[in-house]
Amino acid sequence: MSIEISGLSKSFGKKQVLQALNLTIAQGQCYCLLGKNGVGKSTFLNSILDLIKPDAGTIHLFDKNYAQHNLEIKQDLGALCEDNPLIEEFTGLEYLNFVAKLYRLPQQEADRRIKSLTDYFFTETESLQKNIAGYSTGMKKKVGIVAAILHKPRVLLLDEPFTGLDPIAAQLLVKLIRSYSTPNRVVLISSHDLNYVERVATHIGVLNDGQLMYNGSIQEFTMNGESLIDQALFQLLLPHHHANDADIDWMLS
Ligand SMILES: Nc1ncnc2c1ncn2[C@@H]1O[C@H](COP(=O)(O)OP(=O)(O)OP(=O)(O)O)[C@@H](O)[C@H]1O
Repeated sequence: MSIEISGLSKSFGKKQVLQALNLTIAQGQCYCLLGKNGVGKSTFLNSILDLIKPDAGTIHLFDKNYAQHNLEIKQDLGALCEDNPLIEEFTGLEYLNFVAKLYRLPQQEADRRIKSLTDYFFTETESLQKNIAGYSTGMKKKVGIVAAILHKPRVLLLDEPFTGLDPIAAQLLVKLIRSYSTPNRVVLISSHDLNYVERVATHIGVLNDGQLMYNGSIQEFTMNGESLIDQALFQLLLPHHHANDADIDWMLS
């Protein structure tokens, strides 16, 4: 098993966001975490990244925990965080080279990987010579994704990777994630973009009230394709909600 989480709890003040959450993700899975705004998806991912200290629970990545193997775990992890912090004074290329150096990639290999990934993702690679401060949200996101993959981590965590990408870049990212999801790796994604989730996920988790309300294969979630993924999610989270046009007819006049 590559990710094993047991009894994970986290509160902010009086708000309990995660409540003794258990989850095991096996190698080869592309696990997509869904759930309403504010339900705790980023809190969960940031706990796995050791950016948030949980109140209780244990996290093991490839049988190692942070207390004993902090550096080894972090070398195995690549992540795109929701706020995607970059060094804005750097150009895109300077930033990616800086990240490659952090992971001690040999320069030739770093150059090769940066070139292939930026050629893949950026239609105008000249923009990578400009400071990140002037980039659009989507361009920043692409730099963040390339930086997360550069060192070929065994565990790839992507928080809202599709948000802000144009449809071309999003489609390229779908292909990239599929290629990246080999049997010896695990990809964990938090996303609201169900069209893209449907194309990459092998497994789905639905977070609600601090717990996983659903945890299983995408086939089971969509009843072998009988239900669309957005309908399946709606049914699960709001089974008794019957939208009635009369409720909002004040808008029409
Ligand atoms: N540092 C913090 N301090 C206080 N409250 C926080 C903090 N981080 C998150 N929260 C709260 O924890 C809850 C879960 O937030 P989180 O960002 O994990 O949700 P999310 O599911 O990722 O939401 P979204 O889909 O909107 O991105 C929210 O109520 C949020 O306000």
